[in-house]
Amino acid sequence: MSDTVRCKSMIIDFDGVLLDYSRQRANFDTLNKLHNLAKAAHLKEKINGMFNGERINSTENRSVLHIALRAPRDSVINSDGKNVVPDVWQVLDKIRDFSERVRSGAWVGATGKVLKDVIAIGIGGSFLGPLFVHTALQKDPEAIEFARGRQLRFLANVDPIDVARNIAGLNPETTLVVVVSKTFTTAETMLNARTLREWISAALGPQAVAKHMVAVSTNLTLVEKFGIDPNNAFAFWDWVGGRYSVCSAVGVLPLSLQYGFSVVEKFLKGASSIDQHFYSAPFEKNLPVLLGLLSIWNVSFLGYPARAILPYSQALEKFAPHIQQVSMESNGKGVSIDGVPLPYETGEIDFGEPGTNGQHSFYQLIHQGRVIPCDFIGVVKSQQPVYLKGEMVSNHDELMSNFFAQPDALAYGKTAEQLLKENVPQPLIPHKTFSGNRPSLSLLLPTLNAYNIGQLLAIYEHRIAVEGFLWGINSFDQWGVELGKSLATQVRKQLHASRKKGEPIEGFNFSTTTMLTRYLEESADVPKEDCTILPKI
Ligand SMILES: O=P(O)(O)OC[C@H]1O[C@H](O)[C@H](O)[C@@H](O)[C@@H]1O
Repeated sequence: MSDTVRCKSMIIDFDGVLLDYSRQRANFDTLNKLHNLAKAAHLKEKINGMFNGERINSTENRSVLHIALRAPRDSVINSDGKNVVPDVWQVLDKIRDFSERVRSGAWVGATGKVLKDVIAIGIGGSFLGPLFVHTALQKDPEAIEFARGRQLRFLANVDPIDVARNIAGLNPETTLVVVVSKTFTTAETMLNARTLREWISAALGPQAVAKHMVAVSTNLTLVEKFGIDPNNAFAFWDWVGGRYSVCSAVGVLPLSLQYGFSVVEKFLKGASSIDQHFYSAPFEKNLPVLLGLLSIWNVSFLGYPARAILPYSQALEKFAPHIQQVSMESNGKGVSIDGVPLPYETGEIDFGEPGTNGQHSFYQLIHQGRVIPCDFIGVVKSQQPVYLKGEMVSNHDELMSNFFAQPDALAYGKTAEQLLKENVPQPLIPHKTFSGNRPSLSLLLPTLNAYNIGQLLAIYEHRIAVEGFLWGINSFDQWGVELGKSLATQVRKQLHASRKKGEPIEGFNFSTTTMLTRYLEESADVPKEDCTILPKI
């Protein structure tokens, strides 16, 4: 069979997105086997279970319905026999209304000024997805028009430097703070929220908080306890996992404040288009399913544990960090969904940077060192085309020349014979040889507007779910993040006791005691009394 026939069968076109997986180390036989594996793992039934609102997140007894967040208004998606779509749209309508009031100046701050700047406080799933979409939209011509005169910033890290970075140059009078936390208990987010509450009340008085702080959460009781008016809280539901929440108020509120609801609605529509495709397309033509199967092939059968996410678009610079959470928090598990230790490893080590930057950094290892399957993501039409008179190609064509060249460099490599023909000196030949046969796949998007960004997000979300379904794990819990949090509670108590009451360090091992001792000794000059000090910026 000719290679063209093989390649043709490995190119899929759906709703403007072109996937070419012909450079994977897979042939028809491999694909057949992977489809058989999908059958054996009941992949179709598991996908249906997700769409039907079954409680597939069994360790938390929750359904997994982020697809409902972007479902058309008239669709029906049930959780426990109740259609959740009207609830979703009630919140979306509330966001549309609120964001329009803020943007038009109908809702103003405590001193009557328009709130043109937004700081979204949140971490993990309450941060990475919205940051990715914001970064992707920031240079989109349509989104730019809607964002004129406005700023959106993200405060995630509990490091006070991140507070300083966020408030630098902003005036509390014109700033709206959105506290985003599914649980409203996350230590970092709550401390940052208390810090910015202080920043606002120190400048404008405590009564200003009601005008300058709103919240997104599933825990509306805690939102109210914090002092935010429940009318200014935007709900979501426990059937939305944190890392799958960018299409809920978590992303939609800050993004609508910045770009207007109409732009964000297009993003939801793009994601919804992929949802329909994922649910109904035959597996042979199903983008997320094929991508998931190939990931399993690479990780579990070929033994390549990492994946490089390489968007040839600077606008997608926060895509890899977002996918790191979606993928690694979902699939980095040690037991099956039934709690049985797994005889194989799950999850992928995801990393990435936009091309061409990555080419000048870690591509050396990918070309001649370890085998890392690569996702090349390209865009046909640049958000910001640049043409220079006298140049051979446009700046975007220059970028894309690399997008097209790199997969072939990985696939074909360069042999000693070729190098000899080029008169490369013998001692250099081993150094200049490229083994080739290194797998990659290419995704080509027509443009990078809100709709395409939604498509890209949903393709990866579902791909990762497919992998989890095939590995037989629960991709929707994250117990592995808990232990470190509880140990930090013990350290926090110790730091308080030692600093305020001079109590000795107790209950830690030798190494931690040594480190803590040094830390306390060298920072003995911090204020002893209870006081408030905000960054001097
Ligand atoms: O939205 P929150 O409840 O504040 O949670 C924020 C993040 O914290 C946790 O540690 C989880 O690992 C993440 O999945 C979650 O997105």
